[in-house]
Amino acid sequence: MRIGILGTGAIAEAVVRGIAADGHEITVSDRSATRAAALAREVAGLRVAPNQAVLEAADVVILGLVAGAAATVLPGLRFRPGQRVISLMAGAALTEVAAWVAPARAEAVMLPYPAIAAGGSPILAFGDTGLVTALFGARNRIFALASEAELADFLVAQAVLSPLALALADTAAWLAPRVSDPAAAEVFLRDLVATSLAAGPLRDLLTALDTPGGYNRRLRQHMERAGLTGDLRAGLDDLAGRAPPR
Ligand SMILES: NC(=O)C1=CN([C@@H]2O[C@H](COP(=O)(O)OP(=O)(O)OC[C@H]3O[C@@H](n4cnc5c(N)ncnc54)[C@H](OP(=O)(O)O)[C@@H]3O)[C@@H](O)[C@H]2O)C=CC1
Ligand SMILES: O=C(O)[C@@H]1CCC=N1
Repeated sequence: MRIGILGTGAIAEAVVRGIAADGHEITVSDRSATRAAALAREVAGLRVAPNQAVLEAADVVILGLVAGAAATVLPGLRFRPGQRVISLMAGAALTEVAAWVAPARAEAVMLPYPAIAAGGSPILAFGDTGLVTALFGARNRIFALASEAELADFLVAQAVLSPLALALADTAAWLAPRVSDPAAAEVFLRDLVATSLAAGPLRDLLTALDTPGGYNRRLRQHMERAGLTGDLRAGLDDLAGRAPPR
């Protein structure tokens, strides 16, 4: 396929890497010049061009802008009938994207994660998810959602990833200076969490980690007493009650 990417940011880079070996003709916008140039060096045949030239060279357009920029940038560009658009933008409804890219067809909103670069990532998708599945389904798991409301709730819930990653980074920083191989601290913790979460349901894991007097149980109870679970719920409710900033 001839694929154009508008907004060559962090997630667009991961998406490009995830399909780099699939034989597509990829053009990315020149705005994040350093990142775009690095992709051009590493991905065979990838071209870098101004926004409008990206659209001229593409039948499938992937939007990797932040929604606030998209609202001003996209209406000034010329999309064409028959172009198929996938938006990566959290906080821009599919109907809104459809208005910005007309007369092209806004097919789906897709929320990928940095892990899409290597494959094996979950992907949230809403709309007509056929194109998303064709491009990314072989290497990743697509979670097709039934409505914008469902997408909005998943968007709130997925935000737990960043505080979880921060808790792990803080723990690795606590461990590293105490041990003989500091580099092993973060690698161990990432492995521990990734394999434990992949093994099965969270409730089973929590039960297995509930050894009386055990380290896991004592730290969990400390965090519960400190208000962690209440804070988390309040944070989720707060996100759910506010529109993202534009
Ligand atoms: N990061 C993530 O894990 C995920 C992000 N998303 C969504 O992807 C989108 C981008 O996020 P992220 O990659 O993190 O953000 P970045 O800030 O890394 O990327 C935004 C990109 O948009 C570019 N840009 C800004 N203005 C223009 C313009 N006028 N023309 C062309 N490009 C422009 C920026 O270029 P410049 O640097 O030159 O300003 C930058 O390359 C957001 O909508 C976010 O919700 C979705 C899922 C996951
Ligand atoms: O706003 C978000 O949470 C999306 C997904 C990760 C980064 N951006």
